[in-house]
Amino acid sequence: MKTTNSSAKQKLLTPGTVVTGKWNRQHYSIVRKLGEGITGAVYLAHSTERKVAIKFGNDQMSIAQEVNVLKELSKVQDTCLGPYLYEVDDYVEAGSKSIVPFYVMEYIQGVDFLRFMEGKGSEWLSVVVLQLLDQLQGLHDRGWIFGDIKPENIIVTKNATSVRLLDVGGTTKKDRAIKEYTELYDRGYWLGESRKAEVSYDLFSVAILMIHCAYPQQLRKQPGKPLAQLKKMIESSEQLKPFKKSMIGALHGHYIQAGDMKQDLLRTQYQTEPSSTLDRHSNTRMSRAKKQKKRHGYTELFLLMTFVGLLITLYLVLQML
Ligand SMILES: Nc1ncnc2c1ncn2[C@@H]1O[C@H](COP(=O)(O)OP(=O)(O)OP(=O)(O)O)[C@@H](O)[C@H]1O
Repeated sequence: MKTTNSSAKQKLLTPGTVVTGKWNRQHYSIVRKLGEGITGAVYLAHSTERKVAIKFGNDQMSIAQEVNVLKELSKVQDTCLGPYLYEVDDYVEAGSKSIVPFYVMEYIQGVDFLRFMEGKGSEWLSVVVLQLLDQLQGLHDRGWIFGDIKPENIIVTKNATSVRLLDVGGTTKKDRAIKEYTELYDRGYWLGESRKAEVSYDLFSVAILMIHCAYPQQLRKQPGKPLAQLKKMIESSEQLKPFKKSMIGALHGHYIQAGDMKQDLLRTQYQTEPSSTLDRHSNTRMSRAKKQKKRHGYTELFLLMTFVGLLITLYLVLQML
């Protein structure tokens, strides 16, 4: 569900069409359509230098709003929050003479969150979510709330396995009302709580996103107590169990910063299950077989810790790239 008003749709641009900007006179050769939303359509195109993504808007107002957000995010030199903005112009459609506003941005190549996660377990979920939380922290630090968190807006890039946010249409200044949201990830839909643009709004959606990953086909709100339903889904999933504490914290709106959720995620994963199993065993007299099993458990725990250590190192290295 979106809160923006739509207006007239533009004509489909066929591959090979050359779009020339009315003001800057730059040429772009259309390759294919990437997608279409309520505020316009996005195409892959070639400029003289590189592949780009071009958003053709249905109206000036929504395009101007998105350009403002992209300009703000492009000011940050050291991090890539959202696609880089190259230029803004108008296109005069051949024949109809109607003017279509557009902006040209970095083409982010990769797969969306759910497709990337297909067949992958907790380790990868953690790598992706930790990066997503970093991106959100960067955005929040600059006074923005992303708002429309959903799998299609989270791209895992092919070359560096890094996470990028797409579609800044829903990005809203803190403390205002969320501009755009998708029902399944919306706190208002699940809990009937406010759609105020605040950190906890985005983090709630991150928790839902993680649940969606574990239940790609079955995530639907059931009548009754939605919070209890979501908690049960977390507890019943082997993939989500390691993240239980941070996810429930996010559902309850306990985190003031995305970085706090990240810290909890790093701290709690893989801690609960192995240690509680071992504690139970230490209270009983163990047979030799049990002792062997326990030794095996320690080895598994050691290997698991080493693996997690490697993942964290990989994550830190990716951060530095
Ligand atoms: N910079 C980009 N690089 C690669 N693909 C992109 C880029 N921007 C958008 N896309 C693709 O185009 C699709 C449509 O983008 P758009 O911004 O219109 O999102 P939407 O949520 O579908 O629309 P809206 O916000 O207008 O309702 C996206 O889902 C994505 O697949």
